[in-house]
This record gives sequence, C-alpha cells and structure tokens, in this order.
Amino acid sequence: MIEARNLVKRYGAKTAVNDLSFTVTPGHVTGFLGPNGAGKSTTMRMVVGLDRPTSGAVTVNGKRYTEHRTPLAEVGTLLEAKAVHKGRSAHDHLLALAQSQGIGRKRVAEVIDLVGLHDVARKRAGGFSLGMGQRLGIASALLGDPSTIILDEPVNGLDPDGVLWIRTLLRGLAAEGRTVFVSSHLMSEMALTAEKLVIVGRGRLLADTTVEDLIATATDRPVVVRSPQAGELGRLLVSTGASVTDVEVGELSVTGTTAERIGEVAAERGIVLHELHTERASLEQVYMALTRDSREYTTDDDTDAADQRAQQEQEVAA
Ligand SMILES: Nc1ncnc2c1ncn2[C@@H]1O[C@H](COP(=O)(O)OP(=O)(O)OP(=O)(O)O)[C@@H](O)[C@H]1O
Repeated sequence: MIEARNLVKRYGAKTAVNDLSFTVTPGHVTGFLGPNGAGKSTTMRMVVGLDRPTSGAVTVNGKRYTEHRTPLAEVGTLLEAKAVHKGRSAHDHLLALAQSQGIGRKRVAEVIDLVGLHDVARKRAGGFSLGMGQRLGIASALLGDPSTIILDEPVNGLDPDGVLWIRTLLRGLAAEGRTVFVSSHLMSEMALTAEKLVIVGRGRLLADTTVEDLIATATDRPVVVRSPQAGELGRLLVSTGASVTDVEVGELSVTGTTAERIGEVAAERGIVLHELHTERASLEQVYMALTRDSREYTTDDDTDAADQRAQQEQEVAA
C-alpha cells in the first residue's frame, strides 16, 4: 500500500509535484498517468526515497521507504534504465544485488526463470536487447519478493510480445495481493492492464479512480445505428437536432441524442433497425479530455481535437 499525503516537490522555481494525495491499494494494478512533465517520475522517486519531498509525505506499508529495514523486501522498483555493469552477466548482476541485500542464490534463479531470462542468464548484459534489459530490470525489482512493485514506463520500446508479457506479469503479481503501481503513456495498454488509475497534470491530482468509472464519465459517446433505411432515419435525426455521420452504407454514427431516443424515432416512423448501440469511450479519449489543459507540449491538432471533444461534451451536457 502506498499513501501519499500533500506531497510537494519544488526544484527552484519549478513545482514538479503540487499537493498530491493518493492511495495505491493492493490486489490490482494501478496505472499512473499524466502528460510529459506531469510529475510522475518525481513522485515515484519520492516514494522510494530517491528524492526528498519539499513538504508532505509518502509511505509504503505505513512507513517511509528509508525507515524499512529491508527495503527491497517491501518495494521493488524499475525506475529509469537500471545501472547494469555491461560486462557482467544477468546472473552475476542479480547475484551481486541479492548479496548486498542478504537475499539467497535460490531467489536469483527463481527471478531469472520468472522473467524468462534463463537461456541468456550467463551472457553479458551489455549485449542485451531492450526487451531483455527490461526483463532484467524487472528481475531486479522482484528479487526481494516485494509486496509493492513500482515500475516507471515498463513497456517503453517493447515489441508486442514483450508488452503482452509485462501485462500478464503485472496482473499476476496484483492477483497475488501485491500493490502494483505502474506509469505509462500507452493508454490502450493501460486500459488492458490497470484496474485503477491515478492521473496527474502539472503536478496536481486530476483523478484517482477506476478505469471503468473514468470511462463512464465520457459524455459524448456516439450511438451506432444500422438500418436498411439509414438515409431516411439520418434525415429525421438531424431534424431533431442530432449530428449524424455516415459511417458506411446503411450505418450511421449519431451524437447529440441517445440510443433510446433513436429507437423511439425509428419506431414512430416504422423504420427497421438492424443494430443500435452506444459506443464505449476509450480510455485515451477520456484521458485526452481530462489532461487537455495540463499538457506541456500541445500541437494545434491536439488542441483542436480536444477542443472539439470538450465542446461536444458541453453541448450534450446542456
Ligand atoms: N532534477 C530536476 N531539476 C529541475 N527540474 C526537474 C527535475 N526533475 C524533474 N524536473 C521537472 O519537474 C517536472 C516533472 O518532471 P517528471 O520527470 O517528474 O515528469 P513525468 O510526469 O515523469 O514526465 P515524463 O512523462 O515526460 O517522464 C518537469 O517539468 C521536469 O522538467
């Protein structure tokens, strides 16, 4: 369990983390999201005592990281690329780390198997691919069999196999009752991996919620309608104030009204429907709307698209 209370971190005039409070609970993967420069890495560094908060506090299992007698047994981390002695084998790297923490050889063999590095464990880590390096970093994080795991962008640059492997591993670790806190910029991946989310923007908390609840807040979800009389139905819906886009022949995407209302309009005019459903919003859409004002680097296209979405939301909400 990670508990951050009123965390603040300033670097000179720059406030990287601003009065941030959140709790990361065991038993599920919690995604840590936010635009570039939002303060995610700084927060993670404060959790594990690599940075001191300017004010506020963060504890892991009720204690500050540095107060734990065997920190590796409490918290495993993969922060920026691990410093690995390039001439050393993966096995020797892990063994040196284990010995420095009073962890036995048996556990080294276990984590090597767990991350699938068995075949290359005796090879120089300097020759490892990005994916193998990530696996080694994760093996280091798991060495102390920690109840809390903190990973900063673990899927960065991995191929689809590696991404799937990390997703399965993280969900498995969470299912064992561990606290898993993981940052990422890949929303589609987070939607598949995480159950809960902490979202920050410009150092402040924007949301502390579940993926499901966050997606349910999306208000501009289009309704998809398939009908052999799509043209007639589309004209009718436009006359009631809805916005209608032809997706393909016989299929419409409708905003500004509800599936219920479309069904009623169709029934009143005896129009046959073959399909009627409200599209599920993607995590990415909701995230983009939520973080619109917090992005450090925003292209005009981004702003336009986000503005359009926000405007649609307001129209529907009105
Ligand atoms: N050591 C430092 N000195 C000065 N400013 C810093 C330092 N570390 C971070 N910052 C600034 O604090 C802000 C938060 O940075 P941080 O790396 O925590 O963000 P992030 O959310 O992890 O970003 P990204 O997604 O790009 O990795 C940024 O504006 C960054 O430039």
